[in-house]
Amino acid sequence: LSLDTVREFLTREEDTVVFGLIERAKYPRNTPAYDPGYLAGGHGHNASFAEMFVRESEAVHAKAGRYQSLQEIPFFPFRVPFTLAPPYNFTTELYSAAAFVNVNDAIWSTYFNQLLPLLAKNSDDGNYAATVASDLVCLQALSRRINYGRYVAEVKFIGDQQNYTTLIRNKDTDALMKLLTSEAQEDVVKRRVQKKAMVFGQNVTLDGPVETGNSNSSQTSFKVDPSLVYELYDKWVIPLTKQVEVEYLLHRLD
Ligand SMILES: C=C(O[C@@H]1C=C(C(=O)O)C=C[C@H]1O)C(=O)O
Repeated sequence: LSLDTVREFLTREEDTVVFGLIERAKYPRNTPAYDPGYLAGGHGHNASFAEMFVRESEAVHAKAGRYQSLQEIPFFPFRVPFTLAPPYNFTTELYSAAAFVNVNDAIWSTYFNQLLPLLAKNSDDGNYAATVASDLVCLQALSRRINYGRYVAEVKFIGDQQNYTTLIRNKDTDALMKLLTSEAQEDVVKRRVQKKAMVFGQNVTLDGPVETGNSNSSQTSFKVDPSLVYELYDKWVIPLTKQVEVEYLLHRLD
């Protein structure tokens, strides 16, 4: 684990996030899928169709051993044993007392309450299962990316143990936030995801050149607004990643 490999992981994960958003944008809002009143009876609590779908899907993934890897943290914790495959002996790069720090609750509410209304057209075509299946892919990608802040924090801690140790002992979250922040790197990330939304989200035809998405071609329309992807990273993805980093560090000496 090094700063380079950590940055490579985050860069590759951007592709998954952007493709996920493009797929979700294929479907309209389909609000009944998110309305707890839509499923009458259910499981004795007011879960939405989306929540039920994610819960049931994660149970299958848990059974298949997906969460044996610390890179993945489910939204709904399970005691489901994984029985579909033999165990794999993953190496643990994280400090064990901090390994399960995550902000999945914040990712969940941000995704459904803030992002979806900006991403999907406000209509209903009844394709609820396909729609929430694409939500699941987005949630998993965002969760993997954001909760990877644990690995980022581990690398930064190892690289500057003396300074981090002092701040952790003092529980100085503001100073920790400052020390782990690289504004130049954040700027690179935000501009790159915006560009990825342009490259991945253009319409590809056999006639004419590949559309470049530069501002003087007013014809160009993208499947997901590139500036929305910039905003997503600026307002939510990067701040939540840094929140994970700080919370991980606060437990790094436990
Ligand atoms: C990931 C890093 O750490 C921090 C978090 C970033 C992010 O979430 O993309 C970017 C820069 C840093 O503020 C890094 O330095 O590469």
